[in-house]
Amino acid sequence: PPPPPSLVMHKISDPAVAHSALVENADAFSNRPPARLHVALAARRRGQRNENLNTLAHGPHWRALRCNLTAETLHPSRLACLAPLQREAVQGLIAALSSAPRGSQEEVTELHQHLYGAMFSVVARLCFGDVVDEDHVRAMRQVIQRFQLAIGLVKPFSATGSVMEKLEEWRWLRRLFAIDVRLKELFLPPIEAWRRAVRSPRPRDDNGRRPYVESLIDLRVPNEDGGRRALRDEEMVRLISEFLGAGTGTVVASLEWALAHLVDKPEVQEKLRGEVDDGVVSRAGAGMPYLHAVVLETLRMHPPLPVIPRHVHADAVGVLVGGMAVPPPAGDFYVNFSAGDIGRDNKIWKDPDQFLPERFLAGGDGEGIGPVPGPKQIRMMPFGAGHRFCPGVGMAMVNMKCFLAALVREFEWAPPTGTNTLDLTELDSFFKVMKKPLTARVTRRTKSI
Ligand code: HEM
Repeated sequence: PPPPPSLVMHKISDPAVAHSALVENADAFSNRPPARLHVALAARRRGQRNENLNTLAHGPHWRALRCNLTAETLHPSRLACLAPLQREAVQGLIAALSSAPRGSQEEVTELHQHLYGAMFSVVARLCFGDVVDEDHVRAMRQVIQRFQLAIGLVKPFSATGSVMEKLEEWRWLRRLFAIDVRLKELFLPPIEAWRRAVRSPRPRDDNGRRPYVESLIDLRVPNEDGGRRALRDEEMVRLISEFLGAGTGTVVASLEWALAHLVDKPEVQEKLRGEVDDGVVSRAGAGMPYLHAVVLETLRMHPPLPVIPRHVHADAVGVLVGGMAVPPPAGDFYVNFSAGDIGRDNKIWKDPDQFLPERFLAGGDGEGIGPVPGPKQIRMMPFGAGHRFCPGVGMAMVNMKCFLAALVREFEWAPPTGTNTLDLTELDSFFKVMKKPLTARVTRRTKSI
């Protein structure tokens, strides 16, 4: 058998090499390194792996899951159903952020938690419909946040770990196993409730929404013997955890960064307010071009997933020539394509460390650039590129814009009392979040949304 892949993680920051690999040679660059948690869990369960979309190997099983998610839940026609959920969540968020009368100032701490709670309620209802009550949703949110925190503590691959490192890894896995038990406790009852409902005449909700869980119950994936099979309970728990976690954590991290830059640059905030006071939020740039530009600029500077990992087969190594700092090993190996470095590459971007949304407007160095790279070049890739690019890009953009527009329309944002500058240092965790979570002074405007 071929030797196992080298465990060293190589890094690629050259946009031309990333384009050549992820876009021009997408078939050869569509596998990820194995997820350590799934491997460890499988070892406990006599080898049965329950993967999610992100960790599955590129192939028919992955394709079935990805088509299902894209067509049934994230398709633009389905996203129109989000509006009432977003409206409710935004109203709850505004009430939670401020109880002061209009026109008076208030200090908002724990902004991240408020944003997370509101965004999670949208994503959870898209996933389960309205069958889970508020307490259940809160419990789900807490366990998903614990899961993301724990995953963020994983250390890089180490082939020759010391005893201390092995002990640390064992503790980390033990913590994740406990979270895994809790995920099942919380997710299996609503999955079962939907299964029962699906067997009886279909419960359609009035808004035409089809919860993700329902599509997973109906789905048949390719079987090992060439047939088709339903998903196992544990696979569904994995996929739902992924949906809730990816759909919330990334968007909330980006929203917090966007608000931090608006606090830091009052002139950008004012310009944005001028636009959102009158416009209507849309998925693409039309309607509110400056809002679109603010979101893109945030994602360029702070892609919440700054590295995009791939498993590279030995025969595809030629594609990476010139992009690797050290010579590649002889067999298969792993690579991180750096969305973080590419977004701040000074050969592509003028003043890359400056927050300048105008660059995405006519005449700017980002004019015409969208959230996902086109076929010709990569200039930023916060949602990845190639076959595995993020299927949630549409939902992410519309949720970010809707929340940001409402928060800027309803409040004026300023640095916390006693400070004039914000600490914009990044923390390396599962998602790239602010090292010092954003606290701000908000003034509820006299004009209401
Ligand atoms: C600001 C928001 C978001 C960002 C920046 C983001 C970023 C990413 C990135 C960089 C990848 C890896 C892409 C690659 O390997 O080429 C990814 C994959 C993925 N994302 Fe997102 N994401 C966001 C929101 C969402 C949302 C809202 C969902 C769905 C609810 C979602 C679901 C997924 C899934 C399922 C994958 C795995 C896709 C696959 O392997 O085929 N993401 N995302």
